[in-house]
Amino acid sequence: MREFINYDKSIEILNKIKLNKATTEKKFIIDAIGKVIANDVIADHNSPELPTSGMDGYAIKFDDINNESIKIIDKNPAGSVVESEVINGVCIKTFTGSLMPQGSDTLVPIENVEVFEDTIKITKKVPFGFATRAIGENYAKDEVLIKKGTVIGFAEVGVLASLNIAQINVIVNPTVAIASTGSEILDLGEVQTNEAQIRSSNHLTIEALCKTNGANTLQMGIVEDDIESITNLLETALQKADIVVTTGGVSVGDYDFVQDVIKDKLQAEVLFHGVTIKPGMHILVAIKDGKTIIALPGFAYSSTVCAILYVLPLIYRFRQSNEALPIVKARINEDFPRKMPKTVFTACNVEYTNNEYKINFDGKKKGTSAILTNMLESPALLIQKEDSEDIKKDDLVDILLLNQLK
Ligand SMILES: Nc1nc2c(c(=O)[nH]1)N[C@H]1C(S)=C(S)[C@@H](COP(=O)(O)OP(=O)(O)OC[C@H]3O[C@@H](n4cnc5c(N)ncnc54)[C@H](O)[C@@H]3O)O[C@H]1N2
Ligand code: MOO
Repeated sequence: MREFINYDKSIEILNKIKLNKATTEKKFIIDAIGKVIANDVIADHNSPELPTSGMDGYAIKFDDINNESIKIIDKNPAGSVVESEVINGVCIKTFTGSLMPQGSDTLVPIENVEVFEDTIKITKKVPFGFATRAIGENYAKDEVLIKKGTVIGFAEVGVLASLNIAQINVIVNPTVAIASTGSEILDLGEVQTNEAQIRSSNHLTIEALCKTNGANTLQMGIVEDDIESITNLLETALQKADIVVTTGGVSVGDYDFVQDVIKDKLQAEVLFHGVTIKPGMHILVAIKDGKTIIALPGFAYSSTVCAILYVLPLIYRFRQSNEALPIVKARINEDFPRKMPKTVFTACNVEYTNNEYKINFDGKKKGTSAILTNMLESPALLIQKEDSEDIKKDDLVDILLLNQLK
């Protein structure tokens, strides 16, 4: 009889798996999008380096704000350094992005003045320092702007470009090999020869999840439920990938060979086989040659939920990133009694209104763990911990936001 462990224990074990040292590679900043930066990025200068105009107008000394007229002595286009200086009684026409001329401290926008040949009259006053960007307004020299472990997105690309950094060191993404086992399952396009066959979704669902969450993927396709095919599959996958994910063949049926191959043929170190969760109770996690094997149950909803709970956090750890599963609080719209002594993950709909997440179960189908369509539209997973109380309507509950996983 297998020993089932609880969810928290299984995650604790997963988090202790020793991973090979991450390697880094140099990437052009645009090619680094979605990758994890390996070093802190520190500003080597102030931005802006000198006080800079934030509007088109006239640079003056604030002392002169009440003057009847101020003489225009020069023009100061962006990108050039004006020689002349602002002293009392004079101003310099200055544009958005131009350095503030020497001696000036305030910018009066063109909308706030009337121009008479070479003088201005201020028709609407501004406070001291108006529309002048201080030194270091955007960032200051020596400020840590991007911390290592950050996933590169548009804002990071922009900040790196402003620092004149074209290439950065990023962590090489782990490779995840994926295969589905089962003699009844067909790959895309494969011809159906009898009514008992079904189309495999798991290998592609999991590839999609891994790809959008920071892994390189190696699609191994469909493998027959026999010892030899599964052994070949796992041996090949273990040579090429950091993590090997299979679906099917881990419960108690006569043809559930994945577990036999992992345990007996490969003699892998089984960390656990069986967790008190719903769905996915038969999940098996093992280590072979320093690689992690995650064998998931065959049902589509089970394997998807377990890939989210166990494969994604392992990918995040490989990437040494600050990523985590998006678990937030939400208000539930109905009573939800605890039905079994397990941690249960139930698909629900989520929306964000009036400053909080709200969940409901409208249109969600009830049945076995085969129902993947419950994850369409705006889905989340309600998390009911093994030792939790019955949930009551309007309680705040934990949910995992599926749409944020892409
Ligand atoms: N007597 C018992 N029967 C079952 C138990 C149990 O404890 N005692 N556990 C049930 C639970 S819970 C699950 S989950 C499944 C897990 O079984 P396996 O991991 O061995 O998966 P299979 O039997 O191979 O398949 C289950 C189900 O999923 C369909 N499937 C398989 N592969 C795919 C795929 N790639 N894409 C889509 N659908 C797939 C398959 O046709 C089966 O319907 O065992 C229960 N039984
Ligand atoms: O473990 Mo199964 O995935 O509960 O249906």
